[in-house]
Amino acid sequence: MSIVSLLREGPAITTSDRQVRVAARLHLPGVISMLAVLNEVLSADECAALIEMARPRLRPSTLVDPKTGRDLVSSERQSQGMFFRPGENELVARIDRRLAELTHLPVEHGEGLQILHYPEGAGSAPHYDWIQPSNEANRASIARSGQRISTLVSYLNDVPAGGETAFPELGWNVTPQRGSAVYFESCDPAGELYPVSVHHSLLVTAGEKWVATKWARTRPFVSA
Ligand SMILES: O=C(O)CCC(=O)C(=O)O
Ligand SMILES: [Fe+2]
Repeated sequence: MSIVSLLREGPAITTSDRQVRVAARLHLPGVISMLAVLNEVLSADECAALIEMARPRLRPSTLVDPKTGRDLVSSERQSQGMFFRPGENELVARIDRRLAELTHLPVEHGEGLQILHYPEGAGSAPHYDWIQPSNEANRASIARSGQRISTLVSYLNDVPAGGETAFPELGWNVTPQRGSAVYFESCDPAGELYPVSVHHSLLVTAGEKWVATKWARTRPFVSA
């Protein structure tokens, strides 16, 4: 069987410590190699523990200015975020390994797990996770580690209303459900962008939203 995407095959993916169920897969050759919804990625206890470890370390989320490569803090109501270092404690190491085992990429290709918190009224603007080679910092990052090829956004809580991960070019919205995740690929193995991977978080209209994002590169990740 030829590999159509980096996501492992089958209706369930066996990792070293958990069976992850594949609820849906979208594979459109030449358009996007994979957009999938996964269930039972994280346990309720793991979701709660990640939130509590992240909470004291949250900082306003920044957007990278595509022209300068500098971080911009948006004036709109936005999320707050933080990064764990790869494998920085036992729980993070276990989750880093499990998330890598969902794919055909080694754990070393993963960036540190990012936690985002959206308060009520917050969302995000449509964007690509693909790194634009439009400034020196981004070109250096691509030179060190390759492109960001895959994204796994795991939902750490049930959002009472809103907060879906939306793919406007595909008319596809994923509802946040604790322990579930959306997986997608932003480019092909050669690094060519899939424009339909553009996505954003819809506004949280009631309650709050917590997610854990794992990005993986085409080569082992080396931080700046
Ligand atoms: O919060 C979401 O639903 C999407 C998160 C996201 O796009 C990202 O972390 O790059
Ligand atoms: Fe994103």
